Amino acid sequence: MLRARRELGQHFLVARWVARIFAGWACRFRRLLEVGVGQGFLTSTILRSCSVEIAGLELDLRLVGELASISFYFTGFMPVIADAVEPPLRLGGVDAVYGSIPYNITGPLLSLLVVEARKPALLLLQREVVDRLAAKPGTASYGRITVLVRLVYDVKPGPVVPPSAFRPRPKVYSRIVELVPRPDAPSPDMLRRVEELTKCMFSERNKRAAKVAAKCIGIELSKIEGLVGRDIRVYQLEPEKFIQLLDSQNG
Ligand SMILES: C[S@@+](CC[C@H](N)C(=O)[O-])C[C@H]1O[C@@H](n2cnc3c(N)ncnc32)[C@H](O)[C@@H]1O
Repeated sequence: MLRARRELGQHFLVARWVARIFAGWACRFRRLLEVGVGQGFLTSTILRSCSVEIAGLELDLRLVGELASISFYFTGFMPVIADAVEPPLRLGGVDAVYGSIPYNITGPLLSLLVVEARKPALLLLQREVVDRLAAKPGTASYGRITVLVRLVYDVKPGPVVPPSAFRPRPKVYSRIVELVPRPDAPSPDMLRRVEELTKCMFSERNKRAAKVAAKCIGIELSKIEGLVGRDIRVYQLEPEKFIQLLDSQNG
């Protein structure tokens, strides 16, 4: 058994019910990208369940042998030893993305999905991160990542996965989340602008939104108050309001 490397977030799944959920979802597509194949627990369950093509990214060179043996048994599997987020993943030709991903790349991966890829995705993330993605405006979990992801995706939280589903066991609970692309998602350029604006505004998340927005985008306070109201706080703004704020720069 391979010694797990903590810095690579190596907690390998052993719970079959989790793999079955991924297979049920993955079999709706033809070409998939897996982030962090590990020892191939999800990969081989999916490939046994249906005929799909999977490009599997894995960073740990020690796993080359395991990946090669999966591709020996399943011709639809193409392993790639590469960093999923550096350089950014190429997603041309892929219908959907999935993975039980190392928690330390969650932020960069979500940002890539939102700005560049916009593909359907099924991810196993830290439970608190899923709570944040699904949070309502005005709650403690609502933040930048909620706004960015929800402008592009409908977020569907799935089952909670306990530490006992992994070897070695992580200290935290995980949760499956499905991301369904929205047909009305703003353009990648607009998303980059929202990334900048939310970075500026959420640094003062409890302050009056109009005042913070006026400072961040350099527009008259009275004009912005008409758009967001006088007393509403940054963390109470609906995701769409950030687009409206940027649009107001042009008008
Ligand atoms: C949580 S484990 C999951 C492994 C496997 N999918 C499973 O379910 O058992 C995450 C995997 O991602 C790999 N990994 C870590 N950082 C990565 C990166 N930047 N790019 C690609 N893979 C990475 C780790 O080596 C590890 O095998």
